[in-house]
Amino acid sequence: MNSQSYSSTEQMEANRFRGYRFYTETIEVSTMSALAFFEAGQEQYEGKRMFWQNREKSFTMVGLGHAYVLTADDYKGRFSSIQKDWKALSSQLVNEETAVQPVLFGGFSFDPLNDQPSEWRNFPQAYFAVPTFQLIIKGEQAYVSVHLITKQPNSFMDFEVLRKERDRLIHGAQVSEPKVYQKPQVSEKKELKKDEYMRSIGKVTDVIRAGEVDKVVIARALELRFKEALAPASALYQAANEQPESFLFGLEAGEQFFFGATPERLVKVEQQRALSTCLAGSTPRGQSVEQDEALGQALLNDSKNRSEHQYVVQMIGDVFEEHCSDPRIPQNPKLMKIRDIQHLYTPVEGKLKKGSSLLDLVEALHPTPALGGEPKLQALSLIRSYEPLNRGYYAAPIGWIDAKGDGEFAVAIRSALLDGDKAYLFAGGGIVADSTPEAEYDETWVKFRPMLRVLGGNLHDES
Ligand SMILES: C=C(O[C@@H]1C=C(C(=O)O)C=C[C@H]1O)C(=O)O
Ligand SMILES: [Mg+2]
Repeated sequence: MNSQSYSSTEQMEANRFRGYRFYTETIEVSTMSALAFFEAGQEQYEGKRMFWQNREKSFTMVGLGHAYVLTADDYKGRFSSIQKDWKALSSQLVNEETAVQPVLFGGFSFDPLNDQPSEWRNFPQAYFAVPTFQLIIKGEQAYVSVHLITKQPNSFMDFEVLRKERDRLIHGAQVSEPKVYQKPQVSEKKELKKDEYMRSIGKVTDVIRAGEVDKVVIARALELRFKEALAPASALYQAANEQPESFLFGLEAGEQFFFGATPERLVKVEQQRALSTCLAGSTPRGQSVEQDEALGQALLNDSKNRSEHQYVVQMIGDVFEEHCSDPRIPQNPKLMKIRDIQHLYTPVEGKLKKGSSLLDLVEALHPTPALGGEPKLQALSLIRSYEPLNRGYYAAPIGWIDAKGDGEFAVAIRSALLDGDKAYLFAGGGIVADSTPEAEYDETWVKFRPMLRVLGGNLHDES
């Protein structure tokens, strides 16, 4: 193993995975559709599947089945508990693969202290899994790995069974007819607690104007009901078509499926290089080139949006100053233009200091003022008091980490929770001193658009 990521004190700590063996075998395969591989696992692994594709489309991961599940429910230690368990578990790796690493994929809830009624019945405060079958597509190359984590001393037979199953899955994915899914048919669309949402913005702006906090992000939810239950593969298919310029993620927990197409990176670490994204401040796309440019310029010059953005840059910058040497934080934001919306955008990078890790950065960053507020703890407590919602995994870190400690987490916005014939969609916005409930309400409709397109609900201006 890579000795750098395992400090000696941690190795001396009792390893709760002592006695386990972590077998892995990777083969290179002809590249295939990631979605077809996801579908090939439908019968055997439904409820235990994962999907990830980065924004650049240079890295795609599909997981089928659970070789091991790591969860955490305590509110304080969930990041470090996942980190410790993953280090301990991956130190039991029997053989070291070079082409790709075993990946732990999953996410955290937004706020474990939120005690409002929740639709997220299958999602613990942290929920991660090492897939039994892991497809990784990196550029032109595709790899399928089998993972077996067991206490049985002689698992040769088990592994043989898994190899056969792996070949069946690969074959299924490669020869299956590419599926074309129809858009789901929505029978009902409900705005949940709209009045409470509008009032909460009023209350939060009062607190901000009184000088108690600078920024608080307030969100709301829509509920869609479909004529027929919607398959996760169909949701991913629509998301890939409709939102090609975003991270795509999907996480099954039994019959519930959380998925989304988010433009926002929380943090990526690759060989000690750390990258994050400050994304806050929004305006719609224009109908014409001229209108689009005018809207973009107005966004760049708008003091309310610039202040929403600046709190994020300041905070992410501070975290990078602490955890990275040589942090680079540009002076001014650029525009990020995606299909339905334009945002103010500042990329931040640095070199991870010795002793700091990807999950340390996730913990330090989450939530940034793009989804929480400034100062963080006061903002979280105001969200708890005023926002009429349990965010579950919305706006929370979703992503992966490999056995060497590299990985990437996105901020799970532009997302929905699928639950049989229902879906819950979430969107929010950064409230600052000069926010108004009406403008924030309109902004959330723009942010609902990606998932409304995917799920077949009318966009607000079409309804
Ligand atoms: C809260 C959301 O998005 C965040 C809030 C933004 C804003 O208020 O301008 C912009 C980008 C995101 O960081 C969302 O999409 O639900
Ligand atoms: Mg905003």
